[in-house]
Amino acid sequence: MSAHSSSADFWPAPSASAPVDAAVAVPGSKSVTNRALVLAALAGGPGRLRRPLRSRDTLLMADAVRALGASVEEGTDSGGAGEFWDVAPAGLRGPATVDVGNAGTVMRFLPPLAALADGPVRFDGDPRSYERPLHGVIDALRALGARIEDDGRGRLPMTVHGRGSLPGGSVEIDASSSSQFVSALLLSAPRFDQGVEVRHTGGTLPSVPHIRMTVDMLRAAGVRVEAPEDGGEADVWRIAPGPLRGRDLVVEPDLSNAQPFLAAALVTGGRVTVRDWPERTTQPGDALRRIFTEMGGSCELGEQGLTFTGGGRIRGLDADLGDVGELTPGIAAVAALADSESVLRGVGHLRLHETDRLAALTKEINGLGGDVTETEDGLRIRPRPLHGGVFHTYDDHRLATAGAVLGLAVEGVEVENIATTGKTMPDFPRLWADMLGGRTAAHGAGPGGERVEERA
Ligand SMILES: O=C(O)C1=C[C@@H](OP(=O)(O)O)[C@@H](O)[C@H](O)C1
Ligand SMILES: C=C(OP(=O)(O)O)C(=O)O
Repeated sequence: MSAHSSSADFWPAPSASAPVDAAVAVPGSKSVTNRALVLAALAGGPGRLRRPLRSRDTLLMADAVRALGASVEEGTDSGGAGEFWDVAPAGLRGPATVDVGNAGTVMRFLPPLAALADGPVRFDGDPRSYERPLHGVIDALRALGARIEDDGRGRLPMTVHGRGSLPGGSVEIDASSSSQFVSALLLSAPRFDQGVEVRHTGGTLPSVPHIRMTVDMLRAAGVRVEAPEDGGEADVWRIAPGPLRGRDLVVEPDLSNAQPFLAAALVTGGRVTVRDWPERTTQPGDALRRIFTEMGGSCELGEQGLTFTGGGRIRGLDADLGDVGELTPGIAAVAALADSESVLRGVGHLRLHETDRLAALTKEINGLGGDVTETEDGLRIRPRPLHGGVFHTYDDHRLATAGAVLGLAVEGVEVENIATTGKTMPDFPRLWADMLGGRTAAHGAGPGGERVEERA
């Protein structure tokens, strides 16, 4: 857990006096947007991202691919279809500097691209980025022929000395601390001379759906991929060298950022529709349909999107969340309000995320009167009556949204530095207020008795 944010602002988390009833349009997926930017920068022709996520992590990625020579131009569709980003790839070049902020996707996905540039690329970021593991990417790139200068610890800051091409070939990595090591190597591999064969050799691999997302998006760009899920060898991926197609794609809503809104339906016994929920997706957030149903609600995927209805009672959860680690803070918040104990397993690697999420959740939920203990690979959460207080967020967007969920049910919760949601959802406070306002919309009248329009 890193030091508290210096930002001393506290956001009074609104409590819900009645069940929520609202429809929400959540912004685009961080994981899809940042993969699409990387693939577009490597492509043989122009690409368009429609409804990209515009947040700190994705703006850092857009700036990073610009620094390496691609152009990314923002535009708005006059027909009302929303924002788009046009990406024109160009020869990858150095010298350049990349600010990774605290974005795992930028610090892991960009070094392989930098190895293909024709000059040095310096990587730096937030203090926390120095603590997050990068050795899997650094060691693998060296084994594949890259020259990288770091401080010998396999962490940031570092310089990748690109030579215009990379031999590629076979490599073994231990990606048990982050699936992003695997995704990083696969994304740029079509442009390595020999492509790549990546073999994961360590403990359990986390966030496997995110690797499937990488494979899916590579295939959609015309790349030949062999992956374990197609009957291939377990924990081995092969990418054939070859050109990538520039694509015109619509970015799905971020289903992990839909989590607090769905949680609001569960916690208040209300109903929330998340618009444009994809019928088929590799996003781990899709698992919320199953997880939150198990915790006490029901959901229906229809033309309007996914409607989740809370059942009025929240059950504890005993589950391995290794595949869906980024959902853990939101699940922990709901679990603290349940009527039975929860055991969340398989998420030891969360200690290396934006902050040590297991320590942060334990300390902050307990600070409100909860009873959370850390286990070796997760959390044990025994529900207790909670009281108000400050919920610290450690520059972690998912801590901030977890605090907001708790605040719905507990009077007097103040979330420190709510602006930290800007890492992936800058509009969170407005979307949250709109959702709570939506309750009156469903009843047909606003606070003063006036008619309130249902939002589109
Ligand atoms: O590839 C991706 O887009 C991501 C992979 C996961 O990382 P880890 O495997 O490090 O957990 C996830 O937690 C992160 O939010 C996004
Ligand atoms: C772990 C996360 O982010 P990052 O991409 O920085 O790893 C997250 O968004 O929950």
